[in-house]
Amino acid sequence: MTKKFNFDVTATDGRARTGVISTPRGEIRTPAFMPVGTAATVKAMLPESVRATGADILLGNTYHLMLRPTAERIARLGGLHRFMNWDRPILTDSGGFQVMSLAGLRKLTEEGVTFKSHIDGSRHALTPERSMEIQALLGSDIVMAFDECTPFPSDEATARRSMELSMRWARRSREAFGDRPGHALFGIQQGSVYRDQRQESADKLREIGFDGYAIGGLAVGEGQATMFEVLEYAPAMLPEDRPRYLMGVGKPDDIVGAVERGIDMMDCVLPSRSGRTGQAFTRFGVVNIRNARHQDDPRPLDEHCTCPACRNYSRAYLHHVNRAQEIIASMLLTWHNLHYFQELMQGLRDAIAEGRLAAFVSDFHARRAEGDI
Ligand SMILES: O=c1[nH]cnc2c(CCNCC3CCCCC3)c3[nH]c(NCc4cccs4)nc3cc12
Repeated sequence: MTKKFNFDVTATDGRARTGVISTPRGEIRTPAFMPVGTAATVKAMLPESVRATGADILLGNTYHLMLRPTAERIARLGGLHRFMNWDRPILTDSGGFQVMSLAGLRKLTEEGVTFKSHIDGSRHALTPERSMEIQALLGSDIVMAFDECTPFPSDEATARRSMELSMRWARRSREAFGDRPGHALFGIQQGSVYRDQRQESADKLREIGFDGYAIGGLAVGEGQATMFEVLEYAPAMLPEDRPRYLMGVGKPDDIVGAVERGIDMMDCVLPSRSGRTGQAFTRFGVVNIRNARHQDDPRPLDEHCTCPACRNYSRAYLHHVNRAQEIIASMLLTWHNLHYFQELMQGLRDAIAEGRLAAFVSDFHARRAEGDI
């Protein structure tokens, strides 16, 4: 096993790349989709099942874990990998994004953010330094800088103030992270939808120096067309020999479009969260299993799919257990969706390696009906 953190691009097709991120805890095949393990669990899944879907890396959640059971307790118990029985790479977010969307009574200053826990109302502070400390206590392999996700829409002046704050926090994150061989620190580009600000942010991050670079401030309501407009230029502003991580993306067609534009890593709650609501992603589009039309259907969700839900159960059964709110409903649809997302990533990696990404993408779009099927 390598003791270092490395990224090797093994093939390109247009702006798309496929490669491998080597870490002391294992390799990550890119482009990679990272399932979200919010409170030290990928909901409704055992770790070995998550691995069976093809995931090489999971996301851990600083905001939830710092509140409960606390990072110090997880450290005392041997770190997050041991705690949640996942011995492969973990990327943890900085906590900043979720404070803004989940916590109460937030106060944002140059120092950082103070807030009230949504669990018990206790008061907490997150700063770049505290975020680095928490992520180190958790033992994550890839640490995210503490940033502010600029809301959308923001006027140019607001976006600039936000980006410049995030860049000052990026430098403080870098300094607090220190030198931790085998661990990586990723910076996060901001600048909203303003090309000059995206360039300034990228230049600042490059000057500070990171092991990987995330594109933040997208998938926050701007819509796919606007997101793709920014992705026409933003990835190339970042060092090409380092992983590029598009945060919070996304639906399958968002993922395909992002990979075509040079993105290597993505995370999204969609496959797991929508699985729990009865939404199944298939190569033909989305199946809402709660719909009455499935109640007598003996066919699997997707006859081409090899996941346990599609191999062993009918749509009628999945409809029934979902309507009855049985726990197995969440298990089977989550497993299916994560399997589908990982199969999509494998298809993209193979297509890029074989120089046939354009054909893969047109086939991907041709198969999919709009709306529910
Ligand atoms: O600039 C950003 N900085 C930091 N984080 C961002 C995130 C969170 C990424 N997933 C974290 C996970 C950590 C573990 C728990 C789950 C999240 C984003 N998510 C989205 N869109 C998806 C969105 C999700 C919710 C509202 S928009 N845009 C994002 C932009 C930023």
